[in-house]
Amino acid sequence: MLDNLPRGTIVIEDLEIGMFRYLRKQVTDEDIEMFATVSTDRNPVHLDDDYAQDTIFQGRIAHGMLTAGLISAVIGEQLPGHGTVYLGQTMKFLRPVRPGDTVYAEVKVTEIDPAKRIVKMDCHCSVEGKKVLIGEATVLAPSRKFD
Ligand SMILES: C[C@@H](O)CC(=O)SCCNC(=O)CCNC(=O)[C@H](O)C(C)(C)COP(=O)(O)OP(=O)(O)OC[C@H]1O[C@@H](n2cnc3c(N)ncnc32)[C@H](O)[C@@H]1OP(=O)(O)O
Repeated sequence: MLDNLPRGTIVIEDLEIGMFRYLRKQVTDEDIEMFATVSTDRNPVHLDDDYAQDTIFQGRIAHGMLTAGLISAVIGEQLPGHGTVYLGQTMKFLRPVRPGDTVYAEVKVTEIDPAKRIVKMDCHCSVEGKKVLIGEATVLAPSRKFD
């Protein structure tokens, strides 16, 4: 029995189709530098102004997986929240995220398999109302009846 659930966690028994949660976060130069360090992805399109100026983006952009990390944060902190296990994630990067952009990341429940505790969720991130990332997450949700 999991009776000490952190606030914000929504167990499988309480999840409903259509539930959604979101966060907003500004992506800073420091975030991009830290992500490059942690991931070891030092692609100059993220880090080098001169290099990035000569690309299709005409300036530095954030790592796609940094933006995707905001989806993970919504899932791990809010929906379903603490105790969730990621099983899969599809994603398409539609537009670049630039340093200083504020990203809105949202996940919405689309399918629930209570027997398997598997939940599917549509995910997207947007900047100034324009989608920069779309995808689908598959997760194992926490339960009141912990086995
Ligand atoms: C590895 C890391 O270090 C690098 C990174 O993390 S880079 C950061 C993450 N990626 C991005 O930020 C890229 C965001 N996407 C874009 O900016 C644009 O999609 C684009 C510039 C890459 C392309 O845009 P555009 O020139 O406008 O192209 P179209 O929309 O006209 O599409 C042309 C064809 O490509 C297909 N396509 C476009 N985007 C995607 C996608 N995300 N996934 C799959 N396919 C894509 C599109 O369908 C078109 O195909 P068609 O057969 O011609 O219809």
